[in-house]
Amino acid sequence: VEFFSSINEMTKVFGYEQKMLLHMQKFLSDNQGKLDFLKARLREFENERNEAREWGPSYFESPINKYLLNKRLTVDWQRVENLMAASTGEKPLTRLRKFRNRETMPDRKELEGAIDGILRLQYVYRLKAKDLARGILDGVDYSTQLSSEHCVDIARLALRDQHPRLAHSWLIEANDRLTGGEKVDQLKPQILALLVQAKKELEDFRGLKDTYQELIGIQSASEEHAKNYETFLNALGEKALLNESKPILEHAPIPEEGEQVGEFQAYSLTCSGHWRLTPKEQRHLRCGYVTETHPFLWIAPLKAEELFQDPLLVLYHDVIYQSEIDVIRKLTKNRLMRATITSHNESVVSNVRTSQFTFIPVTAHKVLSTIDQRVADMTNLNMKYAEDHQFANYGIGGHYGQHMDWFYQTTFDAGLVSSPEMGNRIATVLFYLSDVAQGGGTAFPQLRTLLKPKKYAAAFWHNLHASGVGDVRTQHGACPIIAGSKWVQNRWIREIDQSDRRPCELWDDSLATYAQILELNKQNEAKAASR
Ligand SMILES: O=C(O)CCC(=O)C(=O)O
Ligand SMILES: [Fe+2]
Repeated sequence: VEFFSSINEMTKVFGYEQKMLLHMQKFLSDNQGKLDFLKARLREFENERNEAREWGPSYFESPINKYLLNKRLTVDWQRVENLMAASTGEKPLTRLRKFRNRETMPDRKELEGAIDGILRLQYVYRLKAKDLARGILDGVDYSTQLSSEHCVDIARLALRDQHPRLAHSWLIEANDRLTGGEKVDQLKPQILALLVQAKKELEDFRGLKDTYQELIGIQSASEEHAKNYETFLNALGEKALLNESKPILEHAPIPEEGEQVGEFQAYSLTCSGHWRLTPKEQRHLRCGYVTETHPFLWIAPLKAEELFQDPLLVLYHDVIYQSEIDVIRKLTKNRLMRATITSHNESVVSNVRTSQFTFIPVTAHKVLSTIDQRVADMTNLNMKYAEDHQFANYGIGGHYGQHMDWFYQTTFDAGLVSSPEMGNRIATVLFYLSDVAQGGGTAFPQLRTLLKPKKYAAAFWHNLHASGVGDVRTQHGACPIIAGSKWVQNRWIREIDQSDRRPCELWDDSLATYAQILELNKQNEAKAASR
């Protein structure tokens, strides 16, 4: 069970820990009683022996004293021996173990998952280790402090997962947080050894040499480091001194216009708001009431906000009600499981998607079919061929990296698509069932658009080009949650039987590049302006 993917589980194990503390208290008081008894005997025996020493050999002439010595060496010492041998506190220990072995108890993998979550927040939102260590999350102060040792743990994982910049920032913080005590001797060489590794990866040669020297200067550092240092110097020779050390930045600079950017980086830049549409690009986006699709909407029009035109991305406001959300919360209770992703040939749990989810068929409750009627009005699509309602909950650090909702042919071929006869996912409607305190937006990197979760709202977009080919521009992801939790509902509408609703166009717009489409938009705009 993975507790870091949901607040629910965390609350539960937090309750268990309360009981674990009680067992620990019991263990302590049992052992304290034993130690107190032993201490009292120790003092008693010492006193009797001191008295004997004062007397000298004549002490043993007294039959009383002879008796006392015998009594001590037989009965009293036996008692001491027995008590020392007894495993005191076994009962609380057994009880404690039971809690620790519970299925919901986090294990090492979960600890790594939690650190992974911190690093993701740091990377995506370009946060500083210094602030994180002080409990400041994107400007909000939670005043939790991390120790030097915690920072070393985080740095170690960052290094392992190829984030030398982040590792470096945590090591500097770990070093700043070293404050006297026996931990320094233990932590300092660890910090320096990891720093050497981070700087090596960042190719900061001069900084590396200084760190090496400091490392081998410490008594407690091992011979191994000295040997590594020698190898390093031999390998680099003069180069080590020639290379200027660059200041190590905690985050790579924001890429310039036109620079090559990785997909996760693009998603991150959209999540953090560094990539967004210019006011000029947003100018032609419209807001208004939709009344065309269904007669009912003449009476109760939908509030629609256009976020992008091609591909169309719309946010509908106030399209789900609290009473419906209440029903959904009841329907999904105790049904959430860790989310998986469908890669090309299997369905797997992955760090790319850290949330919990469940599917519920529309027949499970009347509220779900009411929602579907609304979705039909919002999308002008036929809801006959849609997947089961999916509900998902993201906890702190939870996210879903960039992806497309439509399936690749390979996924169909591998038999991983449910009801493949219904075709691909023509459209998505994503309901926000909660607000999110911090972070947790839905990012569309190719559209440079970030949707902030807004309770009762729903996003709508087409996943496929009119020709039926998957539209890569619809790539999107759920940004990591900084604080709070997030509930969403997905309606995935399939392709089959929509032809009267969304006529197939002969021109395959999927063959156009994004730049070409933007150019086409510009031309259309110019045409409209001159009209
Ligand atoms: O939670 C979100 O904002 C997006 C979720 C999503 O993209 C999905 O579940 O496919
Ligand atoms: Fe999605």
